[in-house]
Amino acid sequence: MIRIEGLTKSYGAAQALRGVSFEVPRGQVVGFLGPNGAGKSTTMKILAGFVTPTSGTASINGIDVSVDPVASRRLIGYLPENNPLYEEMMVRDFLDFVAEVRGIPKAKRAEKIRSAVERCGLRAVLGKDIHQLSKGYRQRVGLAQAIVHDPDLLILDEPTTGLDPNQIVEIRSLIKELGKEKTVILSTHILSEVQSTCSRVLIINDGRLVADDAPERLGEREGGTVTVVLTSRTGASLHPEAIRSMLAQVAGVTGVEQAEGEGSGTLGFRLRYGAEDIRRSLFEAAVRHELCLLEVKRQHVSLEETFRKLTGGEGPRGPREPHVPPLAA
Ligand SMILES: Nc1ncnc2c1ncn2[C@@H]1O[C@H](COP(=O)(O)OP(=O)(O)OP(=O)(O)O)[C@@H](O)[C@H]1O
Repeated sequence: MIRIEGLTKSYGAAQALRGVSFEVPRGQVVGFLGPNGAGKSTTMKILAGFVTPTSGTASINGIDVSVDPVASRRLIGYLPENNPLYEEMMVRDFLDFVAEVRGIPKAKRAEKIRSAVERCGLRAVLGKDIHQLSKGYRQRVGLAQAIVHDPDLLILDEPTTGLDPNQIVEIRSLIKELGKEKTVILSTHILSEVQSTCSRVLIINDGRLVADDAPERLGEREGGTVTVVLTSRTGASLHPEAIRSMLAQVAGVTGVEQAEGEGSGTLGFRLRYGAEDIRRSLFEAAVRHELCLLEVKRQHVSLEETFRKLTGGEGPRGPREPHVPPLAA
């Protein structure tokens, strides 16, 4: 549905995009994640046909957005950052106006608007002026204007920014509903939003794509820790230093530190690992050394820590302590 190839964009001396390429098949809900100034809005504006790229191409259903912006805009619904609306208009009149601008024939307009109003839960506020609405309802109006012409693709730029927690939950569930029928690409600073709403996450940093995976697989790829509690199978006494160096040699282990055991005759260790799953090698090593593993607990690096690692420092909501404790190697 979306194909982006080698996209670059310069605003004078500022280079917003430095060669971004990705594809999105029909039906996916994709989260576009990145720190401030990473290039998320620029990519979305190019897709929506509001900004022309410096080089590279963006196409929707095979239509190049720079070559035929009128045709490509018909396929998309766009909710820009900050959701600009005509404040003085009544919700009903605003949607009618958008439907007309979108070229929906008069005979079909009422039905299309009714459908958008139902899906976005706007019936109760149709007679209100937009400036009278809460932020949550304004965002619903923004979504309704984006879907009124029933586009295949929704481009939503930070759709939940500025909303209170209840409104965030409402808008997210609305996006999830819309995602059942439409391809959605949404940008956000909120990691939990990606985890709860999206089947795929693209992380952009400094104008470059640095990750593209399912949210749950991103953490796996970065590794994590395995905590083990072990004891001797033969009743022999355990030597912590000897066991620590044995564990350090297990394939895929990148660090070992001693942790809590489980009472006398047991020892605990925390192992750090990278991309490789170390559990099989760990069991084999335990058998070879006549050890019994009483507990094996694996914890992936969190999406938040992956984000920090890939984007060089702070989490999207400011600095936080790393999720995985440091290990004395
Ligand atoms: N119209 C413009 N003129 C000059 N520079 C711009 C313009 N729009 C964006 N930029 C710059 O391009 C870079 C990417 O901006 P963009 O808005 O795409 O980032 P973003 O990831 O959406 O950030 P945010 O999360 O803060 O909205 C930034 O350095 C920004 O300052």
